[in-house]
Amino acid sequence: MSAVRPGILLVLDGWGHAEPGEGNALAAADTPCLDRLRATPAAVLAEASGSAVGLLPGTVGNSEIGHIVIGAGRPVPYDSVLVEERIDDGGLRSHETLGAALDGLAATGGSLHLIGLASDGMIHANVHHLRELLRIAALFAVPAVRIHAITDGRDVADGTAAHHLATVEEYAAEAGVGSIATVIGRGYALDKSGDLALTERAARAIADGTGHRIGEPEEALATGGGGDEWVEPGVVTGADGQPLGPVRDGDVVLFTNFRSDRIQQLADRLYGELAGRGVTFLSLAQYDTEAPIPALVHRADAGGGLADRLAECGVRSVRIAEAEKFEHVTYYLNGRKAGPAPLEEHVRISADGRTDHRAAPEMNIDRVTEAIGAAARRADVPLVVANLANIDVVGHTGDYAATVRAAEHTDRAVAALCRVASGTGRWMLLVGDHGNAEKMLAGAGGVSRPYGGHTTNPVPAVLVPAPGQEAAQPTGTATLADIAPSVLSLLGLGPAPAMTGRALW
Ligand SMILES: O=C(O)[C@@H](CO)OP(=O)(O)O
Ligand SMILES: [Mn+2]
Ligand SMILES: [Mn+2]
Repeated sequence: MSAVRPGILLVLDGWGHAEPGEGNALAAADTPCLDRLRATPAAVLAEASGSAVGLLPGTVGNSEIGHIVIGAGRPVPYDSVLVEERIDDGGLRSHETLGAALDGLAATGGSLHLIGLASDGMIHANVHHLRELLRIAALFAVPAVRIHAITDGRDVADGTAAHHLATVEEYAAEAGVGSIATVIGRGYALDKSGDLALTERAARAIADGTGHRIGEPEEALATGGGGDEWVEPGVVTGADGQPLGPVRDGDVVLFTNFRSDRIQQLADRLYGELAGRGVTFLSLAQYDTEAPIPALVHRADAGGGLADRLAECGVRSVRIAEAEKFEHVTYYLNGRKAGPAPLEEHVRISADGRTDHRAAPEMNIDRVTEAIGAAARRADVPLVVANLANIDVVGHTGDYAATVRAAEHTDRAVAALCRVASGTGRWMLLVGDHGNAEKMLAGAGGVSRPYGGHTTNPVPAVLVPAPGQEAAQPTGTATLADIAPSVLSLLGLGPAPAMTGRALW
């Protein structure tokens, strides 16, 4: 252990690279420390999207796959890709559990309820998967399919929900089955902060049709004063004036998101109420719910990475992030293994109740920075891993000025952490997990709109050497898969056998 050279791995969430220009909040921000670090020869750009990390080519990066790959040291086929493969090879159509559930509906006259994010943002869901599920429902002659459409405005530009609802309706018409029964903003349906009152609003609309009544799905959008994300749960009524889609005993509920973290609160809530009434639950991909919901597509193994190697070498690490990004530096970074590994400590900086990130772009960065400092000062902790959430979380609001301020707060924190690293004899490796704030405008048809989503841009990665340490200049193309081998090498350890990335410094 004495040979281990201590360090800090700092993920700047949503820190992407693009040339300065309109809508680049990171280039516009006054960030003297980050600018200086990025100008050193130890700075490099790393691929963080598409096939470099295990996504389909051209797909924007996201926090889940970003942190998984940072930890695994290799690209990991992401759930969205595995779903696509099962669509392409016919595995979904011939899936036994799905087939049995749909045959059951054909026999009883029950309904299939498809619940998921209705956009092509490719972070939590892809509306094209819904198209395939509608086609399968038609093949099985399911009598009724009720679509519970969750509006986005976060993974895709705000104001596009009408377009996505129209796409869903087009897919239903093409399949000859399916009607939108509820329209619910993701702020309600995909809460992951533990605010059960929000989940309750979504669950009531889906389960028993309680909510604001509408004749056509698009009417729900008029309530979105807070944008597509906050569309009030709207319940579509049929010709008889009754809600189209309450869940009845014996129905089948299928969740269509492929990413678990934001749908699982709702999935657990609905299961708790409805499973006892003979409702069958299924999910397109594997979820981390408490409820035992069978998945149609299983996850790839993401183990054998940094956490396993640290445990094997007896290296203690402390993981620190604020609530929004806590599972990123723990669960995802550890290859989706729950609970701390041996010799691992987790510090979760709780949210302080301020939910408008535009008004408080500093979030809890001072408390996160203090916690990193406290861990770094401990001689028994060779590795501190932390995430600074601001650039991504504030970037998602689509508010350019607030995101510039988020980058400036991040710069201030990084400057403080450089002093901590040098004062404690540590190296510090900074990396983004995917792009976001370097692109705050997106154009379609010659019109630019505020854009708060992720990007396909590469991310900066830079080593701040420990006092007296030489930082080599990386060569060749870098990807997020190179981060775990680099961290291990900086600690003075070799890579894990499953890693395909290489040490950059
Ligand atoms: O907030 C989220 O759930 C996604 C965007 O939908 O962002 P991230 O991948 O950074 O967690
Ligand atoms: Mn992220
Ligand atoms: Mn994000």
